[in-house]
Amino acid sequence: MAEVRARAPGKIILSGEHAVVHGSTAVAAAIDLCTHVSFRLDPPLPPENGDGSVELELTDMGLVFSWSSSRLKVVLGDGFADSSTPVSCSPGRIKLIAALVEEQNIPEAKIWLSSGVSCFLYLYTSIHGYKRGKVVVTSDLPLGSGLGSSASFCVSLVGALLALSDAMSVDTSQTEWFKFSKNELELVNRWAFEGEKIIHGKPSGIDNTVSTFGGMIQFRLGELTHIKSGAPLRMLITNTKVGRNTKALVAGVSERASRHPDAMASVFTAVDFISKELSAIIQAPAQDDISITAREEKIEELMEMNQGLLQCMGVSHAAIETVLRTTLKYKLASKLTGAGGGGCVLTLLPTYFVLNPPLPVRC
Ligand SMILES: Nc1ncnc2c1ncn2[C@@H]1O[C@H](COP(=O)(O)OP(=O)(O)O)[C@@H](O)[C@H]1O
Ligand SMILES: C[C@@](O)(CCOP(=O)(O)O)CC(=O)O
Ligand SMILES: [Mg+2]
Repeated sequence: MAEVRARAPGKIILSGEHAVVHGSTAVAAAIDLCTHVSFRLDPPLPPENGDGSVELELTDMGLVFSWSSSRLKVVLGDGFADSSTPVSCSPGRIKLIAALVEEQNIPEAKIWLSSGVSCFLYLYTSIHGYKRGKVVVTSDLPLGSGLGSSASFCVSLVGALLALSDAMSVDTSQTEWFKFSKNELELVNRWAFEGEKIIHGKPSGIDNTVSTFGGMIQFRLGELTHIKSGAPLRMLITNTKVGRNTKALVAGVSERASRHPDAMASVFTAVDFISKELSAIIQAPAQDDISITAREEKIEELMEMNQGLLQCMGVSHAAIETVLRTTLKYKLASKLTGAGGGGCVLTLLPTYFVLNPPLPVRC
């Protein structure tokens, strides 16, 4: 028996969500809230004891799923991928996996978890076939709120699965956190992207990339550039607690783009410029009070412009607008983060505000 634990962070998107799916630049940063996965791979049973099972426990939800290895083999057949070569889940396989998930009778109130469970089955069987084992997942992140829980689920799951696969040589006797090499991280990222496709439909790859590599990144068409902030940047995250689904919102923007191709192309181009400018301002060093204030004012303006364009894309929500109006009473700029339609809102907390917080304002 071998056992590992892995964790991967969620993220905020400072600029460029949705437009990044259509080729624009975006800027994102990892946050200190993670998904945690533990994975135990069990040795094969003697033939007289049956063939064991693959188990998934979602501790926070109080749910446990189990599939016998023989059932998985009957439904999914013999062929599965080589763990060192990520491949996309074919539409046929998605259907077979969805049937296996349906057999688990997920309670109606938690049916939105089905895509995560399908993603688990795809990644597990692709990397470990039908070997018996158990995965336990917990998360610090609110699910479906724009903080990238889906990507951090995929990255931490793939990290744990690959650590006990032929693709990697991790010493499981050590108790310290083990850091993957750059090549290993790239493999984790590619598999996690395949998982995100099952959850998001058409992800840009920014969420799994920032969750895999951490820090702050500028991202466009799969290309990442690590960036460093020239001065501290403080963001308040407000969760509207309005539930939504990234897959539906991403599809909605694509439909709007196909109805109004020229107008939406201009929106995406404007976002591209905003993200590039934001990235340059974030990286520029700022030492004195004047340069810090000027920098923060530019960032606020770019956030407001990005929010306006997200409204053009049709992904804001009344609850998001309420947060925008409330923070504006304190002269603070905000924008939605992630897919929108509810979920979380980012507010820049400028240095003057942090040093001299104003008296409370009635909402
Ligand atoms: N810890 C988890 N366990 C199981 N599924 C998860 C977990 N975290 C995320 N997911 C899957 O990801 C979906 C949420 O992803 P998404 O709509 O992209 O929102 P976000 O990534 O912003 O949280 C959930 O509905 C679920 O299918
Ligand atoms: C809307 C999008 O730009 C970000 C989605 O983030 P989240 O799943 O809402 O955390 C989609 C993507 O880039 O894949
Ligand atoms: Mg997501």
